[in-house]
Amino acid sequence: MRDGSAQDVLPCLPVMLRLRGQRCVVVGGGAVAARRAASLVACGAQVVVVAPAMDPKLDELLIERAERGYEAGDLDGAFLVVIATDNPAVNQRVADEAAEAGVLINRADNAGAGDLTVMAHDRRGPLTLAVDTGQTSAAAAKAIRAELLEALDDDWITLLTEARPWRAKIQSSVPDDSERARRLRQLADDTAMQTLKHQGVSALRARLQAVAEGRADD
Ligand SMILES: C[C@@]1(CC(=O)O)c2cc3[nH]c(cc4nc(cc5[nH]c(cc(n2)[C@H]1CCC(=O)O)[C@@](C)(CC(=O)O)[C@@H]5CCC(=O)O)C(CC(=O)O)=C4CCC(=O)O)c(CCC(=O)O)c3CC(=O)O
Ligand SMILES: NC(=O)C1=CN([C@@H]2O[C@H](COP(=O)(O)OP(=O)(O)OC[C@H]3O[C@@H](n4cnc5c(N)ncnc54)[C@H](O)[C@@H]3O)[C@@H](O)[C@H]2O)C=CC1
Repeated sequence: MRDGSAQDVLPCLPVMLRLRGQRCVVVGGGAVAARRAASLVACGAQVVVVAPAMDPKLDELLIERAERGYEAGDLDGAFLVVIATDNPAVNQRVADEAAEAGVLINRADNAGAGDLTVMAHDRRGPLTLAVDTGQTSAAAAKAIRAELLEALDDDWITLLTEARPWRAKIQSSVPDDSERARRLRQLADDTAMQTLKHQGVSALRARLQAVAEGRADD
């Protein structure tokens, strides 16, 4: 039962949602709705915002707008709904209809009663850093995210960016499971990192090519 309390003692599974082309409905058009809509658009979702009044920040986004109150049927075909109006009765009605239709729920007014939380996050190349405080403090999540980003060794970003194209090549060209696993591990292992740090990015590229071709033994 998603009542906002039972889940509080249970951990949540952190996941990465692939939203390209998925219909995501945002009910409400205030500051919270604008923030979540921007995050959804950034992931390639097809975003519909339903609200009688829209925050000007929504003007900057590629979204479909329904400038009116929520109506039955608004969730048809939706993968996810963000519930972010300032009217508790409307929020509850949308949550009930979403649960009935099996639509994933993010609730601004009562996160624990929904299916998912949007974490404080930032991206650097292929890397995503995300922080959740278990509904304790969005402000703390934001501050911790900034601290982690500050502490992050930028060489990880270079390493991941350089390693990324080789991954698919190894996946498709090495049929043996353990040899494939060995090469995939070598793509971002300590030797790769030390090569980058001490010999630079050209040496890393040479190392990664050797790894992909099975010419790197250590
Ligand atoms: C549970 C959760 C909702 C969920 O996603 O399910 C939630 C809840 C609440 N937020 C509140 C306030 C604000 N939140 C933000 C910003 C963000 N809030 C986000 C996430 C979450 N917020 C989830 C918690 C994650 C966790 O538990 O760690 C981020 C990460 C993602 C996003 O919102 O898109 C985004 C950071 C963006 C970044 O990283 O830059 C700002 C603006 C700012 O700080 O700039 C304000 C103040 C201004 C304002 O009111 O807007 C309040 C108090 C309401 C009140 O009573 O006044 C509650 C309710 C409560 O704390 O109980
Ligand atoms: N999770 C979070 O980060 C935060 C959550 N909150 C919660 O989220 C709610 C929304 O916060 P804000 O965006 O700041 O509110 P806001 O007051 O700026 O916006 C409320 C929006 O709801 C719309 N709305 C009202 N009735 C509607 C209906 N029947 N159908 C569709 N839309 C309707 C309004 O037109 C307006 O666009 C707050 O009431 C609070 O419960 C508030 C601050 C932060």
